Amino acid sequence: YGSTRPERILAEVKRKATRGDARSVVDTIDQYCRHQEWAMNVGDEKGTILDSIVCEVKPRAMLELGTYCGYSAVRIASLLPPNSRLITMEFNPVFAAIARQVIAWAGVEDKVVLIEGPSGDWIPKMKKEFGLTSFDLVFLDHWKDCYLPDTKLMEECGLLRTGSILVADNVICPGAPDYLEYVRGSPRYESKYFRSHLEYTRVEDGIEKSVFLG
Ligand SMILES: CCc1ncnc2c1ncn2[C@@H]1O[C@H](/C=C/CNC(=O)c2cc(-c3ccc(F)cc3)cc(O)c2O)[C@@H](O)[C@H]1O
Ligand SMILES: [Mg+2]
Repeated sequence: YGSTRPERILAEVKRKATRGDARSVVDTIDQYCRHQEWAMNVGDEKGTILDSIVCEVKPRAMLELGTYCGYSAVRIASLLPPNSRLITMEFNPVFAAIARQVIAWAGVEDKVVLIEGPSGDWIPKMKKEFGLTSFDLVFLDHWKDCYLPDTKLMEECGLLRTGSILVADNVICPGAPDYLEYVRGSPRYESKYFRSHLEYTRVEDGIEKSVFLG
C-alpha cells in the first residue's frame, strides 16, 4: 500500500530531525518539501513573516485553523512565551494523527492543543470548552473558502477582542478573494499585505495581517 505525503513527511522528520529540537523539525520539513516533494506548509519564507508577527504579539491564546502536518504549529509553538497555548484545529483524522507525532517529535506538545473536527463546529464551543475570553492571534491556513465564514463566526462568538490579530496564508495563491475583500473593506479591520512567495516556489503569494478594531 502506498504511503501518503504526510506519512512520508513524518518519516523524514523521524529519520533526519533531532528529537526535541523544533528548529530541526521545521528545517527538515522545509528541506524535504523543497527538494523531494512539495507540500502545502506555510514554508520558510512566509514562515519568517509569521514568526515576526508571533514574536511581536507574544500571544497568550493563539488559534490555528488547518494543522495539516503540524509544520506551522511547531514553528509557532517554539516561539510562544511560557504559559501560552496554541489551539490548532484539523478535521482530517489521518493528518491530525501525523501532526500529533510531528508536534511530539519537536517537543512542543505542552504548548499545543490539537482539536480534531471541523472549525465551524468547534469555534462556537471554544469559550466554554477552554475557558477562553478571546484569541490574541489567529492563523488561517485551512480551506480558503472557509476563511471568511470562520472569521464572521469568530466575531459572532465573541472570540475576537479589540486588537486581536488575524494572519491569513495564501491570500494570492490559491487566493481567498472574499476574505480579502471583507477584511480590507470593513471599518472593523486594519489590514496589511505582506508580499512573499508560495512555499518552495517563485510564484507570488502573500500573508494578510488584519487587526480587529472591535
Ligand atoms: C471545514 C473547516 C476545516 N476545519 C478543520 N480543518 C480543516 C478545515 N478545512 C481544511 N482543514 C484542514 O486544513 C488543511 C487544509 C489546508 C488547505 N490549504 C490549501 O489548500 C493550500 C493550498 C496551496 C496550494 C496548492 C496548490 C497550488 F498549486 C498552489 C497552492 C498552498 C497552501 O499554502 C495552502 O494552505 C488540511 O489539513 C485540512 O484537513
Ligand atoms: Mg497555506
